[in-house]
This record gives sequence, C-alpha cells and structure tokens, in this order.
Amino acid sequence: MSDPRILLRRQLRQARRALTPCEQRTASEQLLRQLVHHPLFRRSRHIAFYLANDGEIDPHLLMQRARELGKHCYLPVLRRWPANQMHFQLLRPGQRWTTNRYGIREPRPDPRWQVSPWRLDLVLMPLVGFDAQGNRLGMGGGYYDRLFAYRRTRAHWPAPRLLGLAHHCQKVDQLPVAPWDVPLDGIVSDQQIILLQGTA
Ligand SMILES: Nc1nc2c(c(=O)[nH]1)N(C=O)[C@@H](CNc1ccc(C(=O)N[C@@H](CCC(=O)O)C(=O)O)cc1)CN2
Ligand SMILES: Nc1ncnc2c1ncn2[C@@H]1O[C@H](COP(=O)(O)OP(=O)(O)OP(=O)(O)O)[C@@H](O)[C@H]1O
Repeated sequence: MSDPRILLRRQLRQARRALTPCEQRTASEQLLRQLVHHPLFRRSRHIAFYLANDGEIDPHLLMQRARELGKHCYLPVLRRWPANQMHFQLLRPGQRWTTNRYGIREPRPDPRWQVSPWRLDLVLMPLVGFDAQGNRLGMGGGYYDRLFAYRRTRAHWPAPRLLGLAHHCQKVDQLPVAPWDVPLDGIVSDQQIILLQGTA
C-alpha cells in the first residue's frame, strides 16, 4: 500500500518552491511580525532555528533579532552515526560551518556546544505541510520526531515549546497522522498563529 504522505509531500514541496523571491521575502517579514512580540518568543532565551532550504519559510530575520536581543540560538546538526539522528548546537562567535548530506549548511559539529532538547525554551521547526489540528508533515527523515519522541509520553513538560513554521500554501484540511508524530504546541504561518490547547 502506498503512503499518502509521499504524494502530498511532493505537491507541497513544489508549492513552496514555486514562491517567488518577493513572496519569500514578504513571508519572512510577516513571520517576524507575527512572532517578535509574542510571549512565546519574548520569554524564550534558548531558541532552535533552522536555515531555510527547499522553499521553506525563512526565519533568518527572527534569528537575527534573537541574536540582537542576546538570546542563545541553536541550529540542527545531523549525527554522522547513528545516521538518522540529529541534535541542536549553539551558534558561537566565529562559527565554523559545514554542509550536511542534504546540502544544508550546519555548524561544524562540536560536542561542547550541543544540548539536550529539553534544555531549549523554544524550537522552531521546518515543515512541509500542516493542518489546523497542529499536525505536521516533515521532509520524511523523522529527525524531529525521533529527537522529541520523549514528548509523547511526557506531553506536559513545559519545555521546549514546539512551533512549526510554514507558508500559508502548505496548509491542508487534514493530514494523515503517524503513531510516531510528535504533537506541536502551535504553528505559525505568514498569515496566522495556531496555538494548540494548553499553550500560552
Ligand atoms: N532547513 C532544514 N533543515 C533541516 C531539516 C529540514 O527539514 N529543513 N531537517 C528536518 O528533518 C533535518 C534534515 N532533514 C532532511 C531530510 C530530507 C531532505 C531531503 O532533501 N531529502 C531528499 C532526498 C535526499 C536523499 O535521499 O539523499 C528529497 O526528499 O528530495 C532534506 C533534509 C535537519 N535540518
Ligand atoms: N521516534 C521514532 N523512533 C523510530 N523511528 C522513527 C521515530 N519517529 C519517526 N521515525 C521514522 O522516521 C521515518 C520518517 O518519519 P516521518 O515521515 O514522520 O518524518 P517527518 O516528520 O516527515 O520528517 P522530519 O521530522 O525529519 O521533518 C518513518 O519511517 C518512521 O519510521
């Protein structure tokens, strides 16, 4: 039986890649506007971002603001072994960079600056698709799901808050949910903020 996620992923990735540079810039500015004064951002001192790839909504303006505000910013770094795992690494002055197996830039791995996910206050997650119930479709590597698998049994741990970031065109009526999917606390698109029950 074929996985309905595969076709959906292809369509939604095409849609976000089709956005013009001008639409991308506007979306990035809208994202900044939505989040910069939001308590979820203002209260957070340790925040994980991502470097936009494949037409993803670009959080770099927000990351720039976070750095100006003296917040600690982290990016995902893929583990060499086991190859299906990732963690977050603090961005440092004079940061050195490398390129991961998908061609995405990431900080050069340095265990001294890698943190356990529960040390973060807020994680901004890239996504391919979302629905109003807060379900997320990712790139299919399962990296975020594996890292936050502990949340499925400890749903009430306050930290970190998990927010998916997306272009509005990535919204669908209802996503198929997999048993390993980690529920998000909210989704922020260039047009709306959806906060799930219990998220303040
Ligand atoms: N910007 C960004 N960084 C991220 C993620 C992400 O989704 N976006 N990730 C979120 O998990 C992790 C990387 N996961 C990824 C998983 C698949 C592909 C990808 O392009 N897959 C190709 C197949 C490539 C291959 O098999 O070699 C494809 O589907 O076309 C990219 C990133 C960590 N960093
Ligand atoms: N907690 C977990 N433990 C083991 N395998 C997992 C776990 N979570 C996800 N996986 C595996 O990862 C694969 C990809 O999952 P899925 O398609 O949901 O990824 P995704 O959420 O789209 O990707 P990503 O999180 O990287 O953006 C699945 O085949 C699944 O078996």
